[in-house]
Amino acid sequence: MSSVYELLTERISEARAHRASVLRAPAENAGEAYERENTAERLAKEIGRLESAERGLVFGRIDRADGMALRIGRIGLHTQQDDLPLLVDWRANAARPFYEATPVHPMGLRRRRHLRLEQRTVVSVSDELLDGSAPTDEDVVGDGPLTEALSARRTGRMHAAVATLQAEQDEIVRSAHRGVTVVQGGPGTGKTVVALHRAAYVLYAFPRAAQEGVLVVGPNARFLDYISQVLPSLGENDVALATCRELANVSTEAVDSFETARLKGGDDLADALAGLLRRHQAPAGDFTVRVGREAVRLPGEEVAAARDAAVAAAAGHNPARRVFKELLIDAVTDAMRRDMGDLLERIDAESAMMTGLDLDRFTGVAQRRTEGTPDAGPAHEVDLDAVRADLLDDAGVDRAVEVLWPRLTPDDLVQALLTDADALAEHLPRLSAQERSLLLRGADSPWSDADAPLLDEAAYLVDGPPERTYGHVVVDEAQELTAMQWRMIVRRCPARAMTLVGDFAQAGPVATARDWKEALGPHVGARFRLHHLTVSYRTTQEILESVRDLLARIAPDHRPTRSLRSGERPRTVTAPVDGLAAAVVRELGAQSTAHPGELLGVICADARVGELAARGVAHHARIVPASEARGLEFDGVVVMDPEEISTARPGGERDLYVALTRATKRLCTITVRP
Ligand SMILES: Nc1ncnc2c1ncn2[C@@H]1O[C@H](COP(=O)(O)OP(=O)(O)OP(=O)(O)O)[C@@H](O)[C@H]1O
Repeated sequence: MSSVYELLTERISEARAHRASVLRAPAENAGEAYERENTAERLAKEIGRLESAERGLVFGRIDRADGMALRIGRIGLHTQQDDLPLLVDWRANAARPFYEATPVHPMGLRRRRHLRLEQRTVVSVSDELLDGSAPTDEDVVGDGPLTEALSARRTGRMHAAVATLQAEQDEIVRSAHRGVTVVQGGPGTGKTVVALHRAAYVLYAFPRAAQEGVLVVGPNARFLDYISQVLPSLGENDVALATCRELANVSTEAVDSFETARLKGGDDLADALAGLLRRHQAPAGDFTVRVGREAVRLPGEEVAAARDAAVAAAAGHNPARRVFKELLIDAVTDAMRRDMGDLLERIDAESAMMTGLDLDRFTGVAQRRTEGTPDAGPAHEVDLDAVRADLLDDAGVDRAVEVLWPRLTPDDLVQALLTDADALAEHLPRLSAQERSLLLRGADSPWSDADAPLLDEAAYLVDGPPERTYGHVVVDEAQELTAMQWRMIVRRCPARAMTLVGDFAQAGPVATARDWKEALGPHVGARFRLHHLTVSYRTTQEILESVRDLLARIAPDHRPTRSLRSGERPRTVTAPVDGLAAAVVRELGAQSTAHPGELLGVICADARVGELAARGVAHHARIVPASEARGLEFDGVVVMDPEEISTARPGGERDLYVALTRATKRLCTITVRP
């Protein structure tokens, strides 16, 4: 092991020395200074990558039947002298048998070894013999590392599962499919694990996507915090983690009712915003502008033609406005040219009559267009290019254009829809009057999370596609997304290369789709690969059995998940309605005494959080409102008043299903005593 760590240390010091010398080197000019900054930044990232791989650097080894052995680790390390790497990156093809070999298909392996390191010392070893040979003194066949990983205490932060990825998970992580990969699986089947390891694999195996960046989208800040360590511990510090609100870059203070949030999530809002915007794009009428002493008028058809061409030529209302203005000015100068032509023809005819000469023979049309300002001299001396340039800068023209095609901000557009009952009625005819009244807002109200995708849609309509896009996008808890949120995510992934994981049985009340087809149809049709995960690594068999009836009610067509683990049977404690919080405190006290050091969570209806906090529950456990429990896990979970959770908001039974499946060891439910 020491040779691997020595090489890592050497690589880190080399990179540090290189960076220091780059920073010391004088830059002759701005170009060189820029180059120097870039190199220094790249080296800083490389140092970060090497340093963060240090913990648990090596976790596996495979011994082939022919005697060749490879060590598997978080990153790859090579020496210059040796052909074989000292350490193989877990994502490399050579590491594949570590994850995929089974006694039935040993893939040429004799032995698979799992190692656990603390600091730089091996603290446990566990071997599996795959070719049917008998163990020798060198083999340590014992309890599997998966069992060890699963029974470890939870810390409140997710850890990488790189050493113990299971075959059905690994197949998805390592898939060569570059389009849309969808993973459906029950609670605790490792969807988040797969999503994050997939992100790391994409960075390693698809350089183009890596260059364009990888984005991981999660449902809320609590969840992002929970998963935030995983990718850095795999040596990947460059993945962007964000919620939809953060992507839209909107600060939100208001909270919508679930009904309102759900309505705002429907994609007819996108049509409504687009329809309303068209009202601000030269809807009708002609255009008149003063050029010098003359007024030039363009008829409605010409204005409409300029509008259609502008919309086709530029993405976004404001960029298209520039094109529209230029096209209008072109049309104005064309009209002037035509008028001038008529005038000159009249002059030609009159002078020919008077003098018997053909003026064209002397001057030629081109020569008539000599230098001159629009309002100086007779029309045949006007330089139309100069007129055009002047008109582009002319404040009067801009004012006239502004009437037909006003500059807008995304806020203007959303406000124009949501603060105006008539606009709502006109553009959302399919909603009932009562539904529309839920959408109506005051002009000064703060924005809500459900407004963020509307503002993002409006930004797209008004200013064009987002500047920052990604080569691959990973979405966790994807069942939660509304149609409007899907639109904003897909906009950020022009290549449509995505990994989407979720469980529709756990969908919250705001989700607008019932299954993957409905969610993805508008964006990729049926072009996605669906995988199922079937084994739960969190929830015990006893807990899964206790929620079986609930699952059959909320998602009759979902296959039940099986668990690798068994544990205590879930318990129910009853208490009088005004004694529920006290019962929670007692239960937590008992659990923390009996199992010191374990991570406990209390999940309650959102409205109860304050009451539990006031009783000091946070000393023993994390208090989690049911609406934010998705994706989280604890050693022990106390669910307070399941009835209240399941009736607190629409689809509350799914919230309850989420709450009841968060424990790795112990579940206690506190219910009202009848
Ligand atoms: N291959 C594995 N090795 C070790 N631990 C694993 C493995 N797969 C999953 N786990 C553990 O099982 C737990 C559940 O995994 P994860 O959170 O990814 O499941 P999930 O399907 O996303 O759950 P949910 O549906 O509740 O969001 C986590 O603690 C995770 O670390």
